[in-house]
Amino acid sequence: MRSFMKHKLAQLNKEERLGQEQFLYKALFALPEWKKADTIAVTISINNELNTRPIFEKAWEEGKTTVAPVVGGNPKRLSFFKISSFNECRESSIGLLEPIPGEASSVNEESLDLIITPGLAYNKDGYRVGYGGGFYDRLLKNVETPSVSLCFDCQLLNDIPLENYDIPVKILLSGTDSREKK
Ligand SMILES: Nc1nc2c(c(=O)[nH]1)N(C=O)[C@@H](CNc1ccc(C(=O)N[C@@H](CCC(=O)O)C(=O)O)cc1)CN2
Ligand SMILES: Nc1ncnc2c1ncn2[C@@H]1O[C@H](COP(=O)(O)OP(=O)(O)OP(=O)(O)O)[C@@H](O)[C@H]1O
Repeated sequence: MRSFMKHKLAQLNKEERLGQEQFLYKALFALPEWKKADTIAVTISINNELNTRPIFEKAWEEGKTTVAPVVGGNPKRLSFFKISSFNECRESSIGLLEPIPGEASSVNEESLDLIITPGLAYNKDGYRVGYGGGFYDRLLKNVETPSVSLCFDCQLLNDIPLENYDIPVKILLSGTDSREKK
């Protein structure tokens, strides 16, 4: 399913992608959970992921603090570091963009007010198939923080494999809504 979905994301045409992204950003910025949040966790998108740069930029404009994850440790887990510009990031050994720990300060999980959760496939209840690290399932299990995912309509499926440790996101915004409301 992961490779199928990566392939589908690669095929999304540019206009369709940009249209859905614009809709999803607007929906995100209108959420009470966004408005209330001072500190927001966001991944820095790569390849065919939904472009998260406008989310960082809006947060900076609104004076919010943004933190991005770094994968590290043994066993591997996510740590979050404050960034106020993309210059504070570098490409990791596996090709992710991550804050440079020496330049950015770390923030503990309890300080997050909103967790924007990445994923490859979703069902309408907010259950996700992620990239297989299990990082977000473990993070969401530990905190009460609201979680939100933004997904293109092709990522919303009727049937996804569920495991008993899977934690759904609180709010799932999908590009499909943008079609219905147009
Ligand atoms: N842009 C972006 N950043 C992100 C995520 C994401 O989905 N998108 N993540 C979403 O969760 C986290 C990283 N997720 C990861 C998920 C799996 C593996 C993993 O399986 N790594 C293998 C090696 C893989 C390889 O060599 O390509 C390993 O470490 O053994 C690593 C990171 C945090 N940063
Ligand atoms: N709460 C947990 N405690 C321990 N291990 C967990 C937990 N949640 C998930 N895992 C482990 O993480 C691995 C990956 O899980 P899964 O395939 O559901 O990842 P994912 O949902 O794609 O990743 P992510 O949550 O990072 O987006 C599995 O081997 C699973 O056993």
